[in-house]
Amino acid sequence: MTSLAIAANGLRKSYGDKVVLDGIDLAVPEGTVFSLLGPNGAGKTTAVKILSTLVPADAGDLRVGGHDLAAAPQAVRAAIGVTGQFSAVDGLITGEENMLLMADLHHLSRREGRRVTAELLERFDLVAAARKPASTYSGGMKRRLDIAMTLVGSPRIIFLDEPTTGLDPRSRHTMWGIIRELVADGVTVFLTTQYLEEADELADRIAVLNDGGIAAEGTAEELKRLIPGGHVRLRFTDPAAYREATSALGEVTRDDEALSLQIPSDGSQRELRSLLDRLDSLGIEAAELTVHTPDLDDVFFALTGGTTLPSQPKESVR
Ligand SMILES: Nc1ncnc2c1ncn2[C@@H]1O[C@H](COP(=O)(O)OP(=O)(O)OP(=O)(O)O)[C@@H](O)[C@H]1O
Repeated sequence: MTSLAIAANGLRKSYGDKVVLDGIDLAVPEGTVFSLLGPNGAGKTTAVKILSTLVPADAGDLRVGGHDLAAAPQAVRAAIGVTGQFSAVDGLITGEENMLLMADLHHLSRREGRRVTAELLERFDLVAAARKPASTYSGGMKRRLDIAMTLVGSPRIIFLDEPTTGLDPRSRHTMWGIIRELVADGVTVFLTTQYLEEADELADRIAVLNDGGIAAEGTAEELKRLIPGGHVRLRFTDPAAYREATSALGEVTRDDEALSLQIPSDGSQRELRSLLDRLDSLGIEAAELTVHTPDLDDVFFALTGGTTLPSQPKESVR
């Protein structure tokens, strides 16, 4: 059996009479990426703060790095690193000075501190900017410095609270590369993110937090299978063909302006063939056919009750 880097049973937290976490269970095996998703205010940051000892839980049996959070918070702190919305970067001093300060906090010798700092600045592509004040860094550079500072203490478990929020696509991909490297080194990553694509890319397991509880948990594929939502979309250029298809196909969702129809379908070859045969036998020709399979966005909206309107469904042409 793999041991768990993070294990929470019955984690509860309220602020006043607002229950934020209503007895949730989490299990993160060592060396894996676990992603906690949820709408704004669902309690993701609260979970990170509790598991990283910054805020006490009201109840729950919580173990991080094999240590009991209530009984041995110091041991937990020694095993973990936290970066995220509450960045530790000091803008007034240089990137290198930030790193050396971190090395001091971890009681590394001067020599060892310099060695680790040089190595990490190199690894995170910050050598050229090392002697400049961190306040002059771009968002992506600050995040890289923040993670580099976290790694000074060689933590085995890292909490990343929305590590790529506000980063451009290139910096986001760089960050994904960094996270993958950490995991390849055996580090466990607990990731919160607003980007479902990010969880899909990186996470071994995903939990969706909603209304104080875990609405669903599993691999991205397992979550996608939980909900219906697969359909075929037919788009027409000829209004007559559109009308004919609408009346012939029965159970469809119409978009009269776009002259397009959505037909529920699992996207299988059998169902597609039967639809195409049907259209052929009626002599109806669609201008375009696209197959839509549920993605994590669909899962998220289905599980979190849709206070936000879904964005346009992503479609793949097959
Ligand atoms: N110190 C606090 N005092 C009172 N309420 C708080 C405190 N910290 C968080 N909350 C409340 O707890 C709830 C969960 O907040 P949290 O920041 O954990 O959510 P989140 O899922 O991380 O949201 P976001 O995606 O917006 O960052 C929110 O309703 C928030 O207002």
